[in-house]
Amino acid sequence: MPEAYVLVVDDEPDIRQLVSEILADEGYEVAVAENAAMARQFRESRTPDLVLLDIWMPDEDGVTLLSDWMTAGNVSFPVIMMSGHATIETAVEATRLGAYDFLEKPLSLAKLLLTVERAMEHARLKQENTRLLRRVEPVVEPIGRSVAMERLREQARRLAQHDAGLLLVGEPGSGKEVLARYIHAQSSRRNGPFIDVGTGLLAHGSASIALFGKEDDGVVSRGLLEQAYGGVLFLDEVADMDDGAQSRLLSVLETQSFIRVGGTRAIPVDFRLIASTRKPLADEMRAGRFRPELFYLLSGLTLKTPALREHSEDVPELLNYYVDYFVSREKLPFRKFPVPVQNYLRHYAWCGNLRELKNLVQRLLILGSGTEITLDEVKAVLGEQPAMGDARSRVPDYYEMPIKEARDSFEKGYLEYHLDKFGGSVARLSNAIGLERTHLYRKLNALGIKFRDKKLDL
Ligand SMILES: Nc1ncnc2c1ncn2[C@@H]1O[C@H](COP(=O)(O)OP(=O)(O)OP(=O)(O)O)[C@@H](O)[C@H]1O
Repeated sequence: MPEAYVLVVDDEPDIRQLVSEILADEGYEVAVAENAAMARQFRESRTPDLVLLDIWMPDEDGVTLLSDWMTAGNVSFPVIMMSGHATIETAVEATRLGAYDFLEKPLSLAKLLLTVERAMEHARLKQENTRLLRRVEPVVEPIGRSVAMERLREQARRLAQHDAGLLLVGEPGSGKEVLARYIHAQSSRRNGPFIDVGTGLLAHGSASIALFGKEDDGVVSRGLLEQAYGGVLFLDEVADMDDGAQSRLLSVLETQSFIRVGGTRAIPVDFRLIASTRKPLADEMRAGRFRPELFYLLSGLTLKTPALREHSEDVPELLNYYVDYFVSREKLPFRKFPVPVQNYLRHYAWCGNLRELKNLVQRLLILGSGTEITLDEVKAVLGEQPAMGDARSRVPDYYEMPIKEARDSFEKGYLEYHLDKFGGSVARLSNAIGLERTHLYRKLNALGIKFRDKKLDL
């Protein structure tokens, strides 16, 4: 761990020297400032882990400096006030402003060290608490400290300032939808809705009502395009749209309006379009499967989500994130990934990207026992899938089975994968994979797959 960095602010040279020597002996890194102006400069150039602040100083007193820091916000470090002749009121005022504690001069060195240690521990617990709270929330911003993820978030924040259509390209499960939501949350449309439209829906003729709404004898029901007014319309997997759906979408984008089913009046749209694709759209266009006009409208601004194997240094952080996530949200027992297991997983191919990692953690917490997760367990749950180098040289396990079992095994994996992708919704799954809903229910039951359904879960 890096040494904690303490800033000592006092106008008396003897106190500065004494306190800094004692703290340095204890292993702290210390900087000293002789007045408030210097303290401000130090704080600007590097945030301290703790500040010892004298109350009485000739130019500007410590309470004023503390008050300024607190008003500006973002004071992540504890502040311990020191004074030889402060009144009770001053001490109370400093505590009210947010000082951690108060030390009287002449300083007792034992008390000084104890108070500093306690303050550091308090700050550490506070940070840990904030970190845990952040982790239990659903993913609201792409996680990962790698250069690739830093760059992605930075580009996303920049693109959030524009209103032009945006195309997110990336492998399945690499976080395109999370990124789209992040961009929405950073944009001026953040208070507007985020409407997620599976393209399976667009391809489905009977879903026009869901998309465009309906007018019947003066009774109006608003479709998703209208619901997206003032916000973002997210089109998942645009490359999967059939020609009819492409032409409907193109017409909406070109005219910036549409007509409700059964209606006659053009209704204006106002949304930012964010589309996602796992297939290179240019290839789809060249192959004649994607309309060039739509391609040019969609691909003006493009952002790529990296595959997990391209930022594998984030794997340990993601594993820990999802352990905390499932422990707190699903009350699963806590288990830990020892470093050798983390290292193994850093070199794993992650064909299903973040979705695969999340599922792996969940399964290990459900299936396993014991605080430490072992390498053998991980390999068993991964089905001994290949590590990065030999990804193509292996065939799936079901290749070795009789054809009926192989088909069931494939269908089960395939349906579970897509069901998870659509949050367990059979309606969306049916649209996306083009299997009629009644038939799909039968299949899910026959394969013993659990599902949920909603009335209009598009
Ligand atoms: N940066 C991230 N950190 C942690 N989890 C993430 C991150 N990005 C996405 N996830 C999680 O990974 C899963 C897949 O993410 P998401 O649905 O955004 O991917 P996608 O690329 O849109 O997938 P698909 O193309 O299959 O629809 C989700 O459970 C999501 O919460």
